[in-house]
Amino acid sequence: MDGRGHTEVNVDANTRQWNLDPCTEYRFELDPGTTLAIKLIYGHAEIFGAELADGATYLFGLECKAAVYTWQGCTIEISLPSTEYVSDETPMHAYANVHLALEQMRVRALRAMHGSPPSSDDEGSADANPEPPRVLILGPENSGKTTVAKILVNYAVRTGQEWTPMLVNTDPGEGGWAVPGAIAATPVSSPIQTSTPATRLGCAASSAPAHLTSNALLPLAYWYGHAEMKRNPLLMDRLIRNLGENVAERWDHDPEGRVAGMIVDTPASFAASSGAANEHRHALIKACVDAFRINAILVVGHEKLNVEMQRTYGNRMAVVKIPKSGGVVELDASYRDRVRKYQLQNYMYGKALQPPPGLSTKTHLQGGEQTADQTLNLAPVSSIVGFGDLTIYRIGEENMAPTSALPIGATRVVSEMQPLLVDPAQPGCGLYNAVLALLSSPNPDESERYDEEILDLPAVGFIVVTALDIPNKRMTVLSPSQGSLVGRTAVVGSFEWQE
Ligand SMILES: Nc1ncnc2c1ncn2[C@@H]1O[C@H](COP(=O)(O)OP(=O)(O)OP(=O)(O)O)[C@@H](O)[C@H]1O
Repeated sequence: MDGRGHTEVNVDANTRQWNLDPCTEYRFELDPGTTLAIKLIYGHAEIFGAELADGATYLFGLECKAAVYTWQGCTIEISLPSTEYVSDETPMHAYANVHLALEQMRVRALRAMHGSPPSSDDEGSADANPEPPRVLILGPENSGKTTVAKILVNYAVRTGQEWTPMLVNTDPGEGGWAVPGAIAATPVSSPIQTSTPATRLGCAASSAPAHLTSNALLPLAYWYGHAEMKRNPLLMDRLIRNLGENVAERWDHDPEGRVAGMIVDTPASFAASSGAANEHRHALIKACVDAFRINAILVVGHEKLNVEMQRTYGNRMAVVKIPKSGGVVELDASYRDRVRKYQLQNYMYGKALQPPPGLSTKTHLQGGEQTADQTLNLAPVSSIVGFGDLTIYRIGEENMAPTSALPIGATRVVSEMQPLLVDPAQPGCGLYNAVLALLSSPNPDESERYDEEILDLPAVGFIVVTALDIPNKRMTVLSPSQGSLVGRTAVVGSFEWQE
Protein backbone atom coordinates (compact mmCIF):
# COMPACT_ATOMS: atom_id res chain seq x y z
CA MET A 1 0.00 0.00 0.00
CA ASP A 2 1.28 3.45 -0.78
CA GLY A 3 -0.21 5.10 2.30
CA ARG A 4 -1.65 8.05 0.38
CA GLY A 5 -5.08 8.87 -0.91
CA HIS A 6 -7.06 6.82 1.58
CA THR A 7 -7.70 5.70 5.14
CA GLU A 8 -8.87 2.28 6.20
CA VAL A 9 -10.92 1.15 9.21
CA ASN A 10 -11.66 -2.37 10.43
CA VAL A 11 -15.40 -2.92 10.79
CA ASP A 12 -15.20 -6.52 11.99
CA ALA A 13 -13.01 -9.56 11.44
CA ASN A 14 -14.24 -9.98 7.87
CA THR A 15 -14.90 -6.43 6.80
CA ARG A 16 -12.95 -3.21 6.35
CA GLN A 17 -13.95 0.27 5.26
CA TRP A 18 -11.80 2.32 2.93
CA ASN A 19 -12.18 6.06 2.51
CA LEU A 20 -10.83 6.91 -0.91
CA ASP A 21 -9.74 10.41 -1.90
CA PRO A 22 -10.93 11.87 -5.20
CA CYS A 23 -9.21 10.47 -8.31
CA THR A 24 -7.82 7.39 -6.60
CA GLU A 25 -8.59 3.74 -7.10
CA TYR A 26 -8.75 0.66 -4.90
CA ARG A 27 -7.24 -2.30 -6.79
CA PHE A 28 -7.79 -5.93 -5.91
CA GLU A 29 -6.85 -9.39 -7.13
CA LEU A 30 -8.51 -12.63 -6.10
CA ASP A 31 -6.90 -16.01 -5.64
CA PRO A 32 -8.60 -19.11 -7.07
CA GLY A 33 -11.62 -20.18 -5.04
CA THR A 34 -12.07 -16.88 -3.19
CA THR A 35 -14.81 -14.31 -3.55
CA LEU A 36 -14.97 -10.68 -2.58
CA ALA A 37 -17.87 -8.39 -1.70
CA ILE A 38 -17.78 -4.61 -2.15
CA LYS A 39 -20.41 -2.15 -0.97
CA LEU A 40 -20.50 1.57 -1.66
CA ILE A 41 -21.25 3.34 1.63
CA TYR A 42 -20.80 6.95 0.66
CA GLY A 43 -19.98 9.05 -2.41
CA HIS A 44 -19.61 7.89 -5.99
CA ALA A 45 -17.49 5.11 -7.40
CA GLU A 46 -17.23 3.04 -10.57
CA ILE A 47 -15.63 -0.16 -11.76
CA PHE A 48 -14.18 0.18 -15.25
CA GLY A 49 -16.70 2.90 -16.03
CA ALA A 50 -19.80 1.20 -14.54
CA GLU A 51 -21.16 3.10 -11.53
CA LEU A 52 -21.73 1.31 -8.23
CA ALA A 53 -25.24 1.70 -6.84
CA ASP A 54 -25.44 3.14 -3.36
CA GLY A 55 -25.78 0.48 -0.65
CA ALA A 56 -25.78 -2.51 -3.03
CA THR A 57 -23.26 -5.30 -2.50
CA TYR A 58 -21.23 -6.47 -5.49
CA LEU A 59 -19.67 -9.92 -5.64
CA PHE A 60 -16.46 -10.84 -7.45
CA GLY A 61 -14.83 -14.19 -8.02
CA LEU A 62 -12.97 -16.56 -10.37
CA GLU A 63 -9.65 -14.77 -9.92
CA CYS A 64 -11.12 -11.40 -10.85
CA LYS A 65 -8.68 -8.49 -10.95
CA ALA A 66 -10.18 -5.05 -11.02
CA ALA A 67 -10.33 -1.58 -9.46
CA VAL A 68 -12.92 0.70 -7.85
CA TYR A 69 -12.23 4.22 -9.10
CA THR A 70 -13.68 7.39 -7.63
CA TRP A 71 -13.75 10.83 -9.24
CA GLN A 72 -15.19 12.61 -6.20
CA GLY A 73 -14.06 10.42 -3.30
CA CYS A 74 -16.02 7.66 -1.60
CA THR A 75 -16.24 5.16 1.23
CA ILE A 76 -16.44 1.47 0.35
CA GLU A 77 -16.82 -1.59 2.52
CA ILE A 78 -14.75 -4.60 1.50
CA SER A 79 -14.52 -8.18 2.61
CA LEU A 80 -11.56 -10.48 2.28
CA PRO A 81 -9.59 -9.71 -0.90
CA SER A 82 -6.44 -11.67 -1.71
CA THR A 83 -4.35 -8.69 -2.75
CA GLU A 84 -5.33 -5.05 -2.40
CA TYR A 85 -3.88 -1.55 -2.56
CA VAL A 86 -4.88 2.00 -3.33
CA SER A 87 -3.26 4.09 -6.04
CA ASP A 88 -3.53 7.79 -6.78
CA GLU A 89 -1.79 7.41 -10.14
CA THR A 90 -4.29 6.38 -12.76
CA PRO A 91 -4.76 7.26 -16.44
CA MET A 92 -8.47 7.98 -15.91
CA HIS A 93 -8.19 11.67 -16.88
CA ALA A 94 -6.63 10.71 -20.21
CA TYR A 95 -9.33 8.08 -20.79
CA ALA A 96 -12.07 10.59 -19.87
CA ASN A 97 -10.63 13.06 -22.39
CA VAL A 98 -10.78 10.40 -25.08
CA HIS A 99 -14.38 9.75 -24.09
CA LEU A 100 -15.21 13.47 -24.42
CA ALA A 101 -13.70 13.58 -27.90
CA LEU A 102 -15.70 10.49 -28.96
CA GLU A 103 -18.83 11.99 -27.43
CA GLN A 104 -18.41 15.11 -29.56
CA MET A 105 -18.16 12.97 -32.66
CA ARG A 106 -21.40 11.16 -31.70
CA VAL A 107 -23.26 14.39 -31.03
CA ARG A 108 -22.13 15.90 -34.36
CA ALA A 109 -23.07 12.74 -36.23
CA LEU A 110 -26.49 12.70 -34.58
CA ARG A 111 -27.08 16.33 -35.50
CA ALA A 112 -26.09 15.64 -39.08
CA MET A 113 -28.39 12.61 -39.14
CA HIS A 114 -31.32 14.75 -38.00
CA GLY A 115 -30.37 17.46 -40.48
CA SER A 116 -29.85 19.99 -37.65
CA PRO A 117 -27.42 22.86 -38.20
CA PRO A 118 -24.01 22.46 -36.57
CA SER A 119 -23.80 24.03 -33.10
CA SER A 120 -21.48 26.92 -32.23
CA ASP A 121 -19.04 24.33 -30.82
CA ASP A 122 -18.64 22.97 -34.31
CA GLU A 123 -17.60 26.25 -35.86
CA GLY A 124 -14.20 25.91 -37.35
CA SER A 125 -14.70 22.18 -37.73
CA ALA A 126 -13.92 21.43 -41.35
CA ASP A 127 -15.94 18.26 -41.21
CA ALA A 128 -18.92 18.66 -43.51
CA ASN A 129 -20.00 15.08 -43.05
CA PRO A 130 -19.33 14.19 -39.43
CA GLU A 131 -18.94 10.50 -38.72
CA PRO A 132 -19.53 8.73 -35.43
CA PRO A 133 -16.43 7.30 -33.73
CA ARG A 134 -15.28 3.87 -34.88
CA VAL A 135 -12.28 3.23 -32.71
CA LEU A 136 -9.62 0.53 -32.93
CA ILE A 137 -7.71 -0.15 -29.70
CA LEU A 138 -4.21 -1.56 -30.15
CA GLY A 139 -1.53 -2.42 -27.63
CA PRO A 140 0.82 -5.13 -26.40
CA GLU A 141 -0.04 -7.94 -24.04
CA ASN A 142 -1.32 -6.81 -20.65
CA SER A 143 -1.57 -3.16 -21.59
CA GLY A 144 -5.21 -2.91 -20.56
CA LYS A 145 -6.85 -2.78 -24.03
CA THR A 146 -9.98 -4.65 -23.02
CA THR A 147 -10.30 -2.51 -19.92
CA VAL A 148 -10.03 0.70 -21.97
CA ALA A 149 -12.65 -0.64 -24.39
CA LYS A 150 -14.98 -1.37 -21.50
CA ILE A 151 -14.46 2.03 -19.85
CA LEU A 152 -15.15 3.88 -23.12
CA VAL A 153 -18.30 1.86 -23.85
CA ASN A 154 -19.55 2.27 -20.28
CA TYR A 155 -18.96 6.04 -20.35
CA ALA A 156 -20.87 6.24 -23.63
CA VAL A 157 -23.93 4.43 -22.28
CA ARG A 158 -23.86 6.52 -19.10
CA THR A 159 -24.16 9.89 -20.85
CA GLY A 160 -27.95 9.82 -20.78
CA GLN A 161 -28.15 10.12 -24.58
CA GLU A 162 -29.35 6.53 -24.92
CA TRP A 163 -26.39 5.58 -27.07
CA THR A 164 -25.97 1.89 -27.81
CA PRO A 165 -22.36 1.69 -28.98
CA MET A 166 -21.18 -1.50 -30.64
CA LEU A 167 -18.47 -3.31 -28.73
CA VAL A 168 -16.39 -5.62 -30.89
CA ASN A 169 -14.03 -8.28 -29.57
CA THR A 170 -11.57 -9.56 -32.16
CA ASP A 171 -9.47 -11.48 -29.63
CA PRO A 172 -10.36 -15.17 -29.96
CA GLY A 173 -8.14 -15.91 -26.96
CA GLU A 174 -10.55 -13.97 -24.84
CA GLY A 175 -13.92 -15.14 -26.08
CA GLY A 176 -15.90 -12.13 -24.94
CA TRP A 177 -19.56 -13.03 -24.67
CA ALA A 178 -19.37 -16.29 -26.51
CA VAL A 179 -16.77 -18.94 -25.72
CA PRO A 180 -13.04 -18.62 -26.31
CA GLY A 181 -12.27 -19.11 -29.97
CA ALA A 182 -15.01 -16.78 -31.16
CA ILE A 183 -14.89 -13.18 -32.29
CA ALA A 184 -18.03 -11.17 -31.72
CA ALA A 185 -19.82 -7.82 -31.73
CA THR A 186 -22.74 -6.60 -29.70
CA PRO A 187 -24.56 -3.31 -29.15
CA VAL A 188 -24.34 -2.31 -25.49
CA SER A 189 -27.21 -0.39 -23.92
CA SER A 190 -26.46 -0.55 -20.20
CA PRO A 191 -23.11 -0.42 -18.40
CA ILE A 192 -21.11 -3.65 -18.47
CA GLN A 193 -20.55 -4.85 -14.93
CA THR A 194 -17.36 -6.47 -13.76
CA SER A 195 -17.74 -9.57 -11.65
CA THR A 196 -15.63 -12.44 -12.98
CA PRO A 197 -13.26 -12.85 -15.93
CA ALA A 198 -15.72 -15.44 -17.32
CA THR A 199 -18.11 -12.62 -18.19
CA ARG A 200 -15.67 -9.73 -18.62
CA LEU A 201 -17.66 -8.09 -21.36
CA GLY A 202 -21.07 -8.74 -19.80
CA CYS A 203 -23.46 -11.63 -19.95
CA ALA A 204 -24.70 -12.98 -23.29
CA ALA A 205 -28.35 -13.88 -23.61
CA SER A 206 -27.49 -17.48 -24.41
CA SER A 207 -25.84 -17.95 -21.04
CA ALA A 208 -28.28 -15.91 -18.95
CA PRO A 209 -31.46 -17.43 -17.60
CA ALA A 210 -34.66 -16.25 -19.23
CA HIS A 211 -35.72 -14.06 -16.33
CA LEU A 212 -32.51 -12.08 -16.57
CA THR A 213 -32.25 -11.67 -20.31
CA SER A 214 -33.43 -8.07 -20.32
CA ASN A 215 -29.93 -7.21 -19.19
CA ALA A 216 -28.23 -9.69 -21.46
CA LEU A 217 -26.41 -8.96 -24.67
CA LEU A 218 -27.15 -10.47 -28.06
CA PRO A 219 -23.81 -10.91 -29.73
CA LEU A 220 -23.11 -11.62 -33.33
CA ALA A 221 -20.32 -14.20 -33.38
CA TYR A 222 -18.00 -15.99 -35.78
CA TRP A 223 -16.01 -19.03 -34.81
CA TYR A 224 -12.27 -19.03 -35.36
CA GLY A 225 -11.67 -21.98 -33.08
CA HIS A 226 -8.19 -21.21 -31.75
CA ALA A 227 -6.65 -18.85 -29.22
CA GLU A 228 -3.63 -17.95 -31.32
CA MET A 229 -3.76 -15.61 -34.27
CA LYS A 230 -0.81 -17.27 -36.02
CA ARG A 231 -2.71 -20.54 -36.29
CA ASN A 232 -4.74 -19.33 -39.26
CA PRO A 233 -4.37 -15.61 -40.01
CA LEU A 234 -6.15 -15.89 -43.36
CA LEU A 235 -9.23 -17.32 -41.68
CA MET A 236 -9.11 -14.56 -39.06
CA ASP A 237 -8.89 -11.96 -41.82
CA ARG A 238 -12.01 -13.39 -43.45
CA LEU A 239 -13.96 -13.61 -40.19
CA ILE A 240 -13.12 -10.02 -39.25
CA ARG A 241 -14.42 -8.90 -42.64
CA ASN A 242 -17.57 -10.99 -42.21
CA LEU A 243 -18.17 -9.48 -38.79
CA GLY A 244 -17.69 -5.97 -40.19
CA GLU A 245 -20.15 -6.62 -43.02
CA ASN A 246 -22.68 -7.99 -40.62
CA VAL A 247 -22.41 -4.99 -38.30
CA ALA A 248 -22.76 -2.64 -41.30
CA GLU A 249 -25.92 -4.47 -42.39
CA ARG A 250 -27.33 -4.19 -38.89
CA TRP A 251 -26.61 -0.47 -38.88
CA ASP A 252 -28.34 -0.01 -42.24
CA HIS A 253 -31.55 -0.70 -40.33
CA ASP A 254 -30.50 1.13 -37.20
CA PRO A 255 -29.18 4.65 -37.94
CA GLU A 256 -29.49 5.61 -34.25
CA GLY A 257 -27.24 2.69 -33.33
CA ARG A 258 -24.81 3.72 -36.04
CA VAL A 259 -24.25 7.20 -34.58
CA ALA A 260 -23.22 5.70 -31.23
CA GLY A 261 -20.21 4.27 -33.08
CA MET A 262 -18.09 1.30 -32.14
CA ILE A 263 -15.14 0.34 -30.00
CA VAL A 264 -13.01 -2.52 -31.32
CA ASP A 265 -10.76 -4.46 -28.93
CA THR A 266 -7.91 -6.41 -30.52
CA PRO A 267 -5.55 -9.21 -29.52
CA ALA A 268 -2.05 -8.37 -28.32
CA SER A 269 -0.61 -10.19 -31.36
CA PHE A 270 -1.70 -7.20 -33.50
CA ALA A 271 0.97 -5.22 -31.66
CA ALA A 272 3.76 -7.79 -31.42
CA SER A 273 6.48 -6.61 -33.75
CA SER A 274 8.64 -9.69 -33.62
CA GLY A 275 8.25 -13.34 -34.36
CA ALA A 276 5.99 -15.15 -36.76
CA ALA A 277 2.95 -13.00 -36.01
CA ASN A 278 4.63 -9.91 -37.43
CA GLU A 279 4.01 -10.58 -41.10
CA HIS A 280 0.29 -11.05 -40.57
CA ARG A 281 -0.45 -8.40 -38.02
CA HIS A 282 -0.42 -5.50 -40.50
CA ALA A 283 -2.84 -7.39 -42.71
CA LEU A 284 -5.11 -8.04 -39.75
CA ILE A 285 -4.99 -4.44 -38.55
CA LYS A 286 -5.89 -3.43 -42.09
CA ALA A 287 -8.72 -6.00 -42.12
CA CYS A 288 -10.13 -4.30 -38.99
CA VAL A 289 -9.65 -0.78 -40.37
CA ASP A 290 -11.47 -1.75 -43.60
CA ALA A 291 -14.13 -4.00 -42.10
CA PHE A 292 -15.21 -1.65 -39.33
CA ARG A 293 -14.46 1.56 -41.26
CA ILE A 294 -12.22 2.65 -38.41
CA ASN A 295 -11.71 6.42 -38.09
CA ALA A 296 -9.64 6.62 -34.89
CA ILE A 297 -6.88 4.43 -33.49
CA LEU A 298 -5.92 4.35 -29.82
CA VAL A 299 -2.53 2.88 -28.99
CA VAL A 300 -2.21 1.89 -25.35
CA GLY A 301 1.23 2.65 -23.92
CA HIS A 302 3.47 1.62 -26.84
CA GLU A 303 5.64 4.28 -28.46
CA LYS A 304 6.89 2.24 -31.41
CA LEU A 305 3.46 0.97 -32.38
CA ASN A 306 2.11 4.48 -32.09
CA VAL A 307 4.73 5.78 -34.52
CA GLU A 308 4.07 2.88 -36.86
CA MET A 309 0.32 3.55 -36.84
CA GLN A 310 0.90 7.29 -37.29
CA ARG A 311 2.93 6.53 -40.41
CA THR A 312 0.44 4.07 -41.84
CA TYR A 313 -2.87 5.65 -40.92
CA GLY A 314 -2.07 9.13 -39.55
CA ASN A 315 -2.99 10.88 -42.79
CA ARG A 316 -6.53 9.48 -42.79
CA MET A 317 -7.52 9.34 -39.14
CA ALA A 318 -6.59 10.33 -35.61
CA VAL A 319 -3.96 8.06 -34.08
CA VAL A 320 -3.70 8.75 -30.36
CA LYS A 321 -1.35 7.24 -27.81
CA ILE A 322 -2.92 6.76 -24.40
CA PRO A 323 -1.16 5.76 -21.18
CA LYS A 324 -1.23 2.27 -19.77
CA SER A 325 -2.63 1.94 -16.26
CA GLY A 326 -0.22 0.86 -13.54
CA GLY A 327 -3.05 -1.32 -12.26
CA VAL A 328 -3.10 -3.69 -15.22
CA VAL A 329 -2.11 -7.12 -14.03
CA GLU A 330 0.37 -9.28 -15.96
CA LEU A 331 -1.65 -12.34 -16.86
CA ASP A 332 0.37 -15.47 -17.55
CA ALA A 333 -0.49 -18.38 -19.82
CA SER A 334 -1.83 -20.60 -17.05
CA TYR A 335 -4.17 -17.83 -15.80
CA ARG A 336 -5.43 -17.35 -19.35
CA ASP A 337 -6.05 -21.11 -19.64
CA ARG A 338 -8.02 -21.10 -16.40
CA VAL A 339 -10.09 -18.13 -17.57
CA ARG A 340 -10.98 -20.01 -20.77
CA LYS A 341 -12.14 -22.90 -18.61
CA TYR A 342 -14.21 -20.53 -16.48
CA GLN A 343 -15.75 -19.09 -19.64
CA LEU A 344 -16.80 -22.48 -20.97
CA GLN A 345 -18.05 -23.53 -17.55
CA ASN A 346 -20.03 -20.30 -17.39
CA TYR A 347 -21.38 -20.77 -20.91
CA MET A 348 -22.78 -24.16 -19.97
CA TYR A 349 -23.68 -23.81 -16.32
CA GLY A 350 -23.91 -20.08 -15.61
CA LYS A 351 -22.20 -18.65 -12.60
CA ALA A 352 -23.11 -18.80 -8.97
CA LEU A 353 -20.68 -17.03 -6.72
CA GLN A 354 -20.84 -17.83 -3.04
CA PRO A 355 -20.69 -14.73 -0.87
CA PRO A 356 -17.51 -14.50 1.22
CA PRO A 357 -17.65 -15.59 4.89
CA GLY A 358 -19.58 -13.25 7.15
CA LEU A 359 -21.88 -11.95 4.41
CA SER A 360 -25.52 -12.85 4.68
CA THR A 361 -26.94 -14.58 1.63
CA LYS A 362 -29.97 -12.34 2.07
CA THR A 363 -27.86 -9.28 1.34
CA HIS A 364 -28.91 -7.40 -1.78
CA LEU A 365 -26.26 -8.45 -4.24
CA GLN A 366 -25.35 -6.80 -7.51
CA GLY A 367 -22.33 -7.02 -9.71
CA GLY A 368 -23.37 -8.33 -13.00
CA GLU A 369 -26.48 -10.28 -12.72
CA GLN A 370 -26.31 -12.57 -9.78
CA THR A 371 -28.35 -12.13 -6.66
CA ALA A 372 -28.09 -14.34 -3.62
CA ASP A 373 -31.35 -16.17 -4.05
CA GLN A 374 -31.31 -16.20 -7.84
CA THR A 375 -28.07 -18.01 -8.44
CA LEU A 376 -27.26 -18.13 -12.10
CA ASN A 377 -27.40 -21.84 -12.51
CA LEU A 378 -28.18 -23.01 -15.99
CA ALA A 379 -29.12 -26.54 -16.85
CA PRO A 380 -27.23 -27.69 -19.92
CA VAL A 381 -28.63 -30.57 -21.89
CA SER A 382 -26.69 -33.74 -22.56
CA SER A 383 -28.00 -35.51 -25.66
CA ILE A 384 -27.01 -38.40 -27.89
CA VAL A 385 -26.74 -37.80 -31.62
CA GLY A 386 -25.92 -40.17 -34.45
CA PHE A 387 -22.70 -39.56 -36.38
CA GLY A 388 -24.75 -38.81 -39.45
CA ASP A 389 -26.99 -36.27 -37.71
CA LEU A 390 -24.43 -33.55 -37.37
CA THR A 391 -22.10 -32.43 -40.19
CA ILE A 392 -18.78 -31.46 -38.67
CA TYR A 393 -16.02 -29.53 -40.39
CA ARG A 394 -12.52 -28.52 -39.49
CA ILE A 395 -11.08 -25.54 -41.34
CA GLY A 396 -7.85 -25.91 -43.24
CA GLU A 397 -6.26 -28.74 -41.38
CA GLU A 398 -6.27 -32.37 -42.13
CA ASN A 399 -6.00 -35.30 -39.83
CA MET A 400 -3.22 -36.45 -41.98
CA ALA A 401 -1.33 -39.63 -42.58
CA PRO A 402 2.37 -38.79 -42.84
CA THR A 403 3.46 -37.58 -46.25
CA SER A 404 5.59 -40.72 -46.61
CA ALA A 405 2.37 -42.72 -46.69
CA LEU A 406 1.10 -40.92 -49.77
CA PRO A 407 1.63 -42.41 -53.24
CA ILE A 408 4.97 -41.42 -54.76
CA GLY A 409 4.76 -38.02 -56.39
CA ALA A 410 1.53 -37.09 -54.64
CA THR A 411 1.46 -33.91 -52.63
CA ARG A 412 -1.14 -33.00 -50.18
CA VAL A 413 -2.45 -29.52 -50.64
CA VAL A 414 -4.96 -28.31 -48.14
CA SER A 415 -5.69 -24.65 -48.30
CA GLU A 416 -5.85 -22.86 -44.95
CA MET A 417 -9.41 -21.95 -45.77
CA GLN A 418 -10.71 -25.28 -46.92
CA PRO A 419 -13.54 -26.76 -44.86
CA LEU A 420 -12.76 -30.46 -44.38
CA LEU A 421 -15.34 -32.96 -43.26
CA VAL A 422 -14.49 -34.66 -39.98
CA ASP A 423 -15.44 -38.30 -39.62
CA PRO A 424 -16.20 -38.99 -35.95
CA ALA A 425 -15.63 -42.71 -36.54
CA GLN A 426 -11.98 -42.14 -37.47
CA PRO A 427 -9.56 -42.76 -34.63
CA GLY A 428 -7.81 -39.50 -33.79
CA CYS A 429 -10.65 -37.39 -35.19
CA GLY A 430 -10.03 -34.99 -32.33
CA LEU A 431 -13.67 -34.67 -31.34
CA TYR A 432 -13.54 -36.11 -27.83
CA ASN A 433 -13.95 -33.17 -25.39
CA ALA A 434 -13.80 -30.76 -28.31
CA VAL A 435 -15.71 -27.49 -28.37
CA LEU A 436 -17.79 -27.15 -31.54
CA ALA A 437 -19.53 -24.09 -32.91
CA LEU A 438 -22.99 -24.61 -34.33
CA LEU A 439 -23.39 -22.49 -37.44
CA SER A 440 -26.47 -20.72 -38.70
CA SER A 441 -28.22 -22.52 -41.53
CA PRO A 442 -26.60 -22.49 -44.95
CA ASN A 443 -28.45 -20.86 -47.83
CA PRO A 444 -31.64 -22.86 -48.45
CA ASP A 445 -31.19 -22.29 -52.17
CA GLU A 446 -28.70 -24.98 -53.28
CA SER A 447 -27.66 -22.97 -56.32
CA GLU A 448 -26.47 -20.14 -54.06
CA ARG A 449 -24.15 -22.38 -52.08
CA TYR A 450 -20.38 -22.38 -52.48
CA ASP A 451 -17.49 -24.43 -51.12
CA GLU A 452 -16.38 -21.97 -48.50
CA GLU A 453 -19.85 -20.93 -47.34
CA ILE A 454 -19.02 -22.53 -43.99
CA LEU A 455 -16.51 -19.73 -43.36
CA ASP A 456 -19.14 -17.06 -43.80
CA LEU A 457 -21.86 -18.45 -41.53
CA PRO A 458 -22.15 -16.90 -38.06
CA ALA A 459 -21.97 -19.16 -35.00
CA VAL A 460 -25.28 -19.42 -33.18
CA GLY A 461 -24.24 -21.66 -30.29
CA PHE A 462 -21.55 -23.93 -28.93
CA ILE A 463 -21.53 -27.57 -27.86
CA VAL A 464 -18.98 -29.94 -26.37
CA VAL A 465 -18.56 -33.61 -27.37
CA THR A 466 -18.42 -35.49 -24.07
CA ALA A 467 -18.40 -39.10 -25.34
CA LEU A 468 -17.88 -40.96 -28.60
CA ASP A 469 -19.46 -44.37 -29.11
CA ILE A 470 -17.79 -45.60 -32.28
CA PRO A 471 -19.36 -49.10 -32.45
CA ASN A 472 -22.84 -47.59 -32.32
CA LYS A 473 -21.90 -44.55 -34.38
CA ARG A 474 -23.16 -41.97 -31.95
CA MET A 475 -21.82 -39.34 -29.61
CA THR A 476 -22.91 -37.49 -26.51
CA VAL A 477 -22.89 -33.71 -26.65
CA LEU A 478 -23.45 -31.10 -23.98
CA SER A 479 -25.31 -28.00 -25.07
CA PRO A 480 -26.57 -25.02 -23.05
CA SER A 481 -30.10 -25.35 -24.37
CA GLN A 482 -32.62 -27.77 -25.78
CA GLY A 483 -33.01 -27.96 -29.52
CA SER A 484 -32.42 -30.66 -32.07
CA LEU A 485 -28.96 -30.97 -33.51
CA VAL A 486 -30.12 -33.14 -36.39
CA GLY A 487 -29.12 -31.69 -39.74
CA ARG A 488 -26.99 -28.94 -38.18
CA THR A 489 -23.54 -27.91 -39.31
CA ALA A 490 -20.74 -27.56 -36.77
CA VAL A 491 -17.07 -26.58 -36.88
CA VAL A 492 -14.38 -27.90 -34.57
CA GLY A 493 -11.27 -25.92 -33.66
CA SER A 494 -8.54 -26.60 -31.12
CA PHE A 495 -10.42 -25.91 -27.87
CA GLU A 496 -11.20 -28.71 -25.50
CA TRP A 497 -13.20 -28.65 -22.31
CA GLN A 498 -13.75 -31.16 -19.55
CA GLU A 499 -15.76 -30.56 -16.45
N1 LIG B 1 -6.62 -0.36 -12.91
C1 LIG B 1 -6.66 -1.68 -12.73
N2 LIG B 1 -6.61 -2.21 -11.50
C2 LIG B 1 -6.63 -3.55 -11.29
N3 LIG B 1 -6.68 -4.44 -12.30
C3 LIG B 1 -6.73 -3.97 -13.55
C4 LIG B 1 -6.72 -2.58 -13.84
N4 LIG B 1 -6.78 -2.42 -15.19
C5 LIG B 1 -6.84 -3.65 -15.72
N5 LIG B 1 -6.81 -4.59 -14.75
C6 LIG B 1 -6.82 -6.05 -14.92
O1 LIG B 1 -5.62 -6.42 -15.56
C7 LIG B 1 -5.84 -7.54 -16.42
C8 LIG B 1 -5.34 -7.25 -17.82
O2 LIG B 1 -6.08 -6.18 -18.39
P1 LIG B 1 -6.72 -6.25 -19.85
O3 LIG B 1 -7.30 -7.58 -20.10
O4 LIG B 1 -7.58 -5.05 -20.01
O5 LIG B 1 -5.43 -6.11 -20.74
P2 LIG B 1 -5.28 -6.47 -22.29
O6 LIG B 1 -4.19 -5.61 -22.83
O7 LIG B 1 -6.62 -6.37 -22.95
O8 LIG B 1 -4.85 -7.98 -22.20
P3 LIG B 1 -4.34 -9.01 -23.33
O9 LIG B 1 -2.91 -9.25 -23.00
O10 LIG B 1 -5.21 -10.20 -23.10
O11 LIG B 1 -4.55 -8.40 -24.68
C9 LIG B 1 -7.35 -7.82 -16.36
O12 LIG B 1 -7.56 -8.85 -15.43
C10 LIG B 1 -7.94 -6.52 -15.84
O13 LIG B 1 -9.16 -6.70 -15.18
